[in-house]
Amino acid sequence: MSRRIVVKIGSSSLTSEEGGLSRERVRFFADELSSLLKSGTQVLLVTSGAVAAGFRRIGYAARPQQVHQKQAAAAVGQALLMEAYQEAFGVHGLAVAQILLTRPDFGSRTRSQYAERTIEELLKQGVVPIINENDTVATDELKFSENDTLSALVANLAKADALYILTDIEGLYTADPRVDPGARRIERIDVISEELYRIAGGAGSSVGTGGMRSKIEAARIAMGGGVATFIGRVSEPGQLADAVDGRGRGTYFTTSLHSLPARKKWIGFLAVPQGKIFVDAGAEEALLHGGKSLLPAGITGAEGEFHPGDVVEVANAEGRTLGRGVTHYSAWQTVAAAGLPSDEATRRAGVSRIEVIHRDDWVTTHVKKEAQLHE
Ligand SMILES: Nc1ncnc2c1ncn2[C@@H]1O[C@H](COP(=O)(O)OP(=O)(O)O)[C@@H](O)[C@H]1O
Ligand SMILES: N[C@@H](CCC(=O)OP(=O)(O)O)C(=O)O
Repeated sequence: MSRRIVVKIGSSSLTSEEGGLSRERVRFFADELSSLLKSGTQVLLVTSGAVAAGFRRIGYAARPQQVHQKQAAAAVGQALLMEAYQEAFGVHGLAVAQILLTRPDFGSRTRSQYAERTIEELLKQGVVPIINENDTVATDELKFSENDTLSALVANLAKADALYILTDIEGLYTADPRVDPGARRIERIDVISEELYRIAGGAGSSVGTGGMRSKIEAARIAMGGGVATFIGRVSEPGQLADAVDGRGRGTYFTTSLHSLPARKKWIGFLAVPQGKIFVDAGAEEALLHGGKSLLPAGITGAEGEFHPGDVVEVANAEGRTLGRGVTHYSAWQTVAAAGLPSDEATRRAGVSRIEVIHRDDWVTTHVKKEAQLHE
């Protein structure tokens, strides 16, 4: 079977000095991706650049800051962005397709299945799927606000072998190199830890939005679904092939996980959680290390408006997220049963099942405090 990869190109890699879309950069990436395609690799492209491509055409002097202006600029720019890709891939005899997605599209099983099927068909026909956020309808809560998370969800959805997040810096450094000139590059990461989020700063350029933090979050989501991830820079011909061959200028995130079954992937990464359940230390141990179900006795509280069948997040006393699961209790039933022994809990909540979250419906997403870094 041929290798399938997702390549994400950030705004910082696609813009000229003045902040507009650089057609030359678009051509460069189309050339790099076409070489991979010709060697038999299946490629999905997640690209930013709509705002960059559109803000001048709409009449703004500089990249806008207000959300509705960004949305308007993206609406103008998305067509221009696609036109640029169409032309650049056309030189190689390749057709492109536009796919616009928002967060809830992944949370809905029907919508994500349609997206998955469309992508499969496009790849089968040798078309390059080009994906961006649907900025017009992406309100704050529904927004990725950067395309890093979007690319990780796409990689999970399309069951990709690897995700390549291309940016303006050669990977993750021990500190933000803009602030600390002594920062060293981390070559390989096997486990995402809280420490990584600490050393990662925000966006480096005026056009990028996520910075390193959102790229690490993307790596965590992709790795959780069994997708190896690379974060780094590709600026010269041949460097994308080098990155795919493991010789890239950047940081490699490895994963020993195999692709999760579709349902677990949905629970762990694709669904939008409808609330949060807080648990005590005993329940934390049972969920993380005991392979057990979550029972009312270990619950200390809940927030949000959730119903049986919804995905909820589970957090410990410090508020750290441990994982996600499908709840069999509604929010009020969870609160009514919290801390009680089984008989009394089911009676108070008016339910017959004792498990609030069954272990088969549980996915651990807990992030360790520290892990080894390979510099
Ligand atoms: N620890 C770190 N290592 C590397 N880069 C970092 C780190 N912390 C913050 N950054 C910044 O993240 C930037 C890349 O993110 P961003 O500007 O959002 O790019 P993109 O548009 O490609 O998504 C880099 O230019 C860099 O300045
Ligand atoms: N979706 C928008 C913004 C996305 C964005 O800036 O993302 P990123 O370059 O990943 O920080 C666009 O295409 O301009």
